[in-house]
Amino acid sequence: MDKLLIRGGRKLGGDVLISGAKNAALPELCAALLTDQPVTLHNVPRLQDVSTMLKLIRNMGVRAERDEQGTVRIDAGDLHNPEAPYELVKTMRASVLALGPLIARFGQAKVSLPGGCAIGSRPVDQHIKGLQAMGAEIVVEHGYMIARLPAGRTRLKGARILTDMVTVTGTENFLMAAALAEGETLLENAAQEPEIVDLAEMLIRMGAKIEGHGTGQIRVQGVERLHGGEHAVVADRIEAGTFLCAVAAAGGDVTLRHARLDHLDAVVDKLRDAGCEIAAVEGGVRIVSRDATQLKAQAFRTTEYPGFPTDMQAQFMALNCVAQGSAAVTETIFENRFMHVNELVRLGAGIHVDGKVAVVEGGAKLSGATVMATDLRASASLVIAGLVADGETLVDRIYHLDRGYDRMEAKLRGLGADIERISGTPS
Ligand SMILES: CC(=O)N[C@H]1[C@@H](OP(=O)(O)OP(=O)(O)OC[C@H]2O[C@@H](n3ccc(=O)[nH]c3=O)[C@H](O)[C@@H]2O)O[C@H](CO)[C@@H](O)[C@@H]1O
Ligand SMILES: C=C(OP(=O)(O)O)C(=O)O
Repeated sequence: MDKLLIRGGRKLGGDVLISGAKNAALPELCAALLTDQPVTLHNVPRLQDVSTMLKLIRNMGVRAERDEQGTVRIDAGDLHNPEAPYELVKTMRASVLALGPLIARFGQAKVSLPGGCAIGSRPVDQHIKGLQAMGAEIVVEHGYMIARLPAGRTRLKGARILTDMVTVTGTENFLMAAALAEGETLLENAAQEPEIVDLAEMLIRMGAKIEGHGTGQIRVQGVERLHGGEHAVVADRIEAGTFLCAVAAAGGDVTLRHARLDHLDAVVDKLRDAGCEIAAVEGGVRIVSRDATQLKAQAFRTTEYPGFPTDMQAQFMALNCVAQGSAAVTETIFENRFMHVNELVRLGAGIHVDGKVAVVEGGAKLSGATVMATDLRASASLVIAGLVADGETLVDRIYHLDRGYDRMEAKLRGLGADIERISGTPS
């Protein structure tokens, strides 16, 4: 298992290129299953999750090639095995995104239930309920969702879908399914994340008829077939937010190339309130921060977009640990997303958790230690803490980090951080 060794105390400076978003690239790779024509995706990040998704679709009989520039060419013309097996699904929840496209194009799908993960139980009941409303018959047997259309039907039918909560991948599954359904689908309580908008724009390029993406109500007029197309994955707002928190904590002056300030409002507002200077510059976003001891810890509450993203909670918490003052961090999306707290405490942070609220007593002098990554964003928070901690921090189990960050240590090294990957035996 690889580890990251960080020697803290360096300020960061220079330019860093923000990659395409994991949470847009994954549904967009699945959207390519909706057509028998070639689809080209540019700006696809180099991540373990993307490799897993490519493996998953190749296993279905899809041709998918990735080049060094981040372009992936997908041809699902010969897809003959509409199935997502457990061995591939277990490492990546986003595999559930294969369900909507497969049932929409082939009238059948067999997708393993993703199961729980470190941050919560993460059920998929809403996905199943919504696709059933569109006419799919879905049974759960032996750990698989087995979906088919009733005898005599060749297409899903449009429906009004009102989910019990806002669900990002749920909305994406419905969007993709509705694109090929017969008639109109109305998605109420739809997720509004930039990744949903990016997926909708890709589908529209492929011939889908979609309105209202980016709002809570999306209307889709189904079409009989979609054609191939070309699309560039939107910049990763969570990777950008992670670098913003890293610079805020370590201090420095960094420009994030390709980052979109308009996708980061909630995080940027808090960073500005903390005392950082952040501005849109040509082709990106610039942050200037003296160092965390000059900043004020910020209270926040995670909510759906455009609120403060749960995927930024751990990284901002690391910053709060070394900023001045105390701040309450409330996690409302996932029931178990404070796994980083104990590891931050091992580095010297003062944090007390009570249910959904973690109260951070700022002003900690962190000192390096060996810590364990427990999930993707927890790993990033430990890297940020390591950048400001005194001495050496060794972050273990970084396969979590590799799932969703594109060469993070190389990017940080390019900004002047003292960080290296120590390769271990395969996990
Ligand atoms: C690949 C991807 O895009 N992942 C993102 C997506 O995950 P994902 O789409 O899995 O998260 P959801 O938006 O669906 O989850 C929101 C909440 O709804 C619950 N829920 C969801 C669906 C369902 O059928 N039943 C149910 O109870 C979940 O357990 C959670 O408490 O959005 C999350 C919330 O912004 C992010 O943290 C993830 O990075
Ligand atoms: C929770 C996350 O991703 P996933 O839904 O892929 O587990 C994340 O990106 O922080």
